[in-house]
Amino acid sequence: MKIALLGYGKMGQIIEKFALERGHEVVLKIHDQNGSELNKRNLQQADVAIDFSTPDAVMHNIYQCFEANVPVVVGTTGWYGNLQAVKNDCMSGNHTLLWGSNFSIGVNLFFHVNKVLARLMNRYPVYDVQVEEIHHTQKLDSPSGTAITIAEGIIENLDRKSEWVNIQAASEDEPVPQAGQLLIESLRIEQVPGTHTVLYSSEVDDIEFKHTAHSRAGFALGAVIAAEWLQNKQGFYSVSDVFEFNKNS
Ligand SMILES: NC(=O)C1=CN([C@@H]2O[C@H](COP(=O)(O)OP(=O)(O)OC[C@H]3O[C@@H](n4cnc5c(N)ncnc54)[C@H](O)[C@@H]3O)[C@@H](O)[C@H]2O)C=CC1
Ligand SMILES: O=C(O)C1=N[C@H](C(=O)O)C[C@H](O)C1
Repeated sequence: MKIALLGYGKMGQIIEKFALERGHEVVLKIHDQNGSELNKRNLQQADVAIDFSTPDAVMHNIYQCFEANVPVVVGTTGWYGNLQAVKNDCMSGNHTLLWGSNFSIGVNLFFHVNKVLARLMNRYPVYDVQVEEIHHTQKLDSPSGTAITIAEGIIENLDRKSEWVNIQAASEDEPVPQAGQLLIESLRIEQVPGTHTVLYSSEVDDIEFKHTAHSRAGFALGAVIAAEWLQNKQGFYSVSDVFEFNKNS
């Protein structure tokens, strides 16, 4: 496949490495210094675009891909308030987009088991639940996209939670979650690629369900696999369509 990389930072560069190893070609690399090269003619050199850019850039990039009619895999986080509008435009314009808050197979397994565990916890109201995410200090968005997907998986399946609220760890004057609110605590520590924990706590014990990324390799490989999966497809997809854990369990 010929790939356009929209965003050539920490993730874009590792994605390039996996893409080349798997026999693909990178025909376009867009970053903050060459944004004017993101045009219809250049994009149409590619079979697929992979966007790991910034929350500010991603919407423009998505609509450039729609305009050029080039399928796009979106790994960038921090834009999910626009997800429904993008889905509508994708479907009505017969475009192709696949998005995911986290492309690693481990986290996608985690997403699935998180939902099963949340459903089970309806029977055990003695447990309260919260989500914690830890990332490197350059991260622009908070909470992480992965933490939002985890929280939504809990809210869909656990009757006693109906919305999430975010606090920055160690900050003062943050709201204490009310009944029905699921707390997502965000912590920023140098060099951490991404750690997510779901914590169920009762009077007598804690149950911790945790995913720790050791590097960005899992995210990057998953994004290339998703781009391969998207070949010859049309429509609006998420990474859960690629891994399909829901089908047989
Ligand atoms: N879904 C997933 O599995 C993962 C998602 N991410 C998300 O991917 C995004 C990128 O992460 P990193 O590579 O760590 O960030 P980074 O800051 O290292 O790289 C961002 C890149 O975007 C470029 N950029 C800035 N403006 C741009 C524009 N207008 N068009 C294209 N590129 C532009 C920057 O020059 C830089 O090359 C973040 O939103 C992050 O949360 C990160 C890891 C995994
Ligand atoms: O910014 C990051 O680094 C990451 N972002 C994604 C997120 O917001 O969940 C995925 C991963 O945790 C790394």
